[in-house]
Amino acid sequence: MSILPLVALVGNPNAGKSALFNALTGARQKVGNYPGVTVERHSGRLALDDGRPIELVDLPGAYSLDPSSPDERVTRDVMLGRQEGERLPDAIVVVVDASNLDNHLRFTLQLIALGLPVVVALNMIDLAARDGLTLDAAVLERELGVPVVPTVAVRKKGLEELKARLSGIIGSGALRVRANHGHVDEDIVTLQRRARALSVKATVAETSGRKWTHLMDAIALHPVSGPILLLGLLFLMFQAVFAWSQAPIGWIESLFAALENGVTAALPAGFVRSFLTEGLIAGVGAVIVFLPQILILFTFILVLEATGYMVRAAFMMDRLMAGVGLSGRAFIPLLSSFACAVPGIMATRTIDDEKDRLTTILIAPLMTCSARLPVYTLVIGALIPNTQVLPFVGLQGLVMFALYVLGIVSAYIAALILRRTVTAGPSSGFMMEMPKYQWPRLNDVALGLWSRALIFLKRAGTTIAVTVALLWVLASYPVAPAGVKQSEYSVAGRIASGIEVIVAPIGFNHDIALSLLPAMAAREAAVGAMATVYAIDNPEDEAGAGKLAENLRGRWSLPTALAFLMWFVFAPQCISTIAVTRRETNGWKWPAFMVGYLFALAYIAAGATYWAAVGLGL
Ligand SMILES: Nc1nc2c(ncn2[C@@H]2O[C@H](COP(=O)(O)OP(=O)(O)OP(=O)(O)O)[C@@H](O)[C@H]2O)c(=O)[nH]1
Ligand SMILES: [Mg+2]
Repeated sequence: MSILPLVALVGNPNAGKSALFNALTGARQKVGNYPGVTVERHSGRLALDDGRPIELVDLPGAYSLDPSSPDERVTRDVMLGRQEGERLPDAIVVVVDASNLDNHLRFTLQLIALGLPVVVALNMIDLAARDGLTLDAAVLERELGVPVVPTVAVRKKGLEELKARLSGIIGSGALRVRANHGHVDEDIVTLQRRARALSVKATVAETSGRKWTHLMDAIALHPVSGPILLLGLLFLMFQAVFAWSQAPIGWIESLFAALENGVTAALPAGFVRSFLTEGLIAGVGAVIVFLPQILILFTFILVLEATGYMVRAAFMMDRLMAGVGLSGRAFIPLLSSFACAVPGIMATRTIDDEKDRLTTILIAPLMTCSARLPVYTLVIGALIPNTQVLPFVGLQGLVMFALYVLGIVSAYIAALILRRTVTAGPSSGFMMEMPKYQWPRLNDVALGLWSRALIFLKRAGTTIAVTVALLWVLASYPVAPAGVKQSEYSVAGRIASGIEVIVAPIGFNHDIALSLLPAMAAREAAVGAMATVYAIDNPEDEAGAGKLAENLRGRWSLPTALAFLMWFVFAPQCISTIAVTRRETNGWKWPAFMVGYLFALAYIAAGATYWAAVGLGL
């Protein structure tokens, strides 16, 4: 028996390859296995329109030639003639979903560049028509330079033409020229842009929703306007966090001041009253005033997600990510880490490659989580002058933005180094479908905000309240004799003096040393801790961030404040993050490594900043 010409069905998942395979081969199918992997091999026979028999294989769906799963690896290896148990196909049928053309053409372009004879099956045209989309296959054929046949696999439409076009390209005797070895020299954003341009050309009519999506992507994915838009959005977000939050912060402050006055009036002076006012109300209140800023931050993240823009941002970031050996898939976990590293680290489960995933986990704490926001805001608000640098650009917002950027840049460098040392390995590909843009649903955003607010308030009411209360007791006793500061004489003060020995060389004062331990429970507890300590030192003060900032201005120098901010960019001060890392990596090795390298970074960065600032005479 002679060997039949081999034709492979390739395409994105759910394009309809198997449906087409079944329609073409009917009952003449065989299921086997590729050697060494658990990927099934489906093959079958059929006769072309001229009667010539061929063998057809149905390959696993893939998003690109950079595999990120064993299935995708088989598909890539078959395409390159490297798969054990399969010969290089004599031709391929690229199956694309007509209603999702931009996404599917990306892979098609990669496949055509391989140089094998290709026929494109423009499948699911029935669904496209239902969506109000009319495509011109002839235009696509001209632009791609390969035959394009409209099909509806499930209704066996277009099969005869598909077979006719196949026989036209198989065994014509011409030598096959392999263009290259699997890589189109183009990154994913460029490919996406070309795919989009093609699909726009081939589109005769479409609904206004699709038109809008194309128009907006022309801007959002443009090589110049795309990054500018992304940076602009991020910048707007941080300015908003400062500018829009002032009024509600004022309301919360007055609420807590009123609460404190009420308790002071209702209770006689003594342990209980001091505990409630100086301990709980001062400490918890100092954290809760940041609720408006956290909600503004989340509003931005939720709205960008709901509109479909986030995936575009991931696409834009993929090139940057690939530069350090991470996949674009790492973008979503890292982005979630801006809210909190715990869900971010859990979201890395979508990354198949172990080394990729581990690297993402190790750098996730460098993304500025919302718990750092209270600390940044307090210190920036107290010690960075509120001057206008440019119209609409304040210095405070700029410093905040710089801290976020610093976290991102450090994560980038850390990944670069980790991927060449402890987590070295080949990098995997990127998969993601581009959704349509849509208006965010107000209900969904409101619901998301509500649950974030509850989580934050619950933290303030439990972890932070307990930490602050404990600190109050430790900071209140033993009572200092006249002339000695309570914050230094107390048990907490003495522990802090011990810590101060280690952190004094990097410019930290006694207040900071005291706040570092409660900050391990939750970063924002550092703020609550300071509020409590200052309240104990100055019992006549009213509660509120205003007073706290005033105290900071009196007790901290600018170099100390800058060093403290640097510390918070890097220090792994969060027990929950360490715990979730242990769970996700099954052991103590990686969390220990993470804590070690981040504390070392924090210490060096804070020290360098302090001494540089002192040297500059700030
Ligand atoms: N309406 C319509 N549905 C189709 C068409 N082709 C396939 N489908 C349906 O689309 C779904 C996915 O089709 P499959 O053939 O399993 O897709 P696949 O490309 O083999 O997907 P993977 O094996 O996951 O890569 C199935 O529910 C099919 O019935 C089509 O032309 N029109
Ligand atoms: Mg299939």
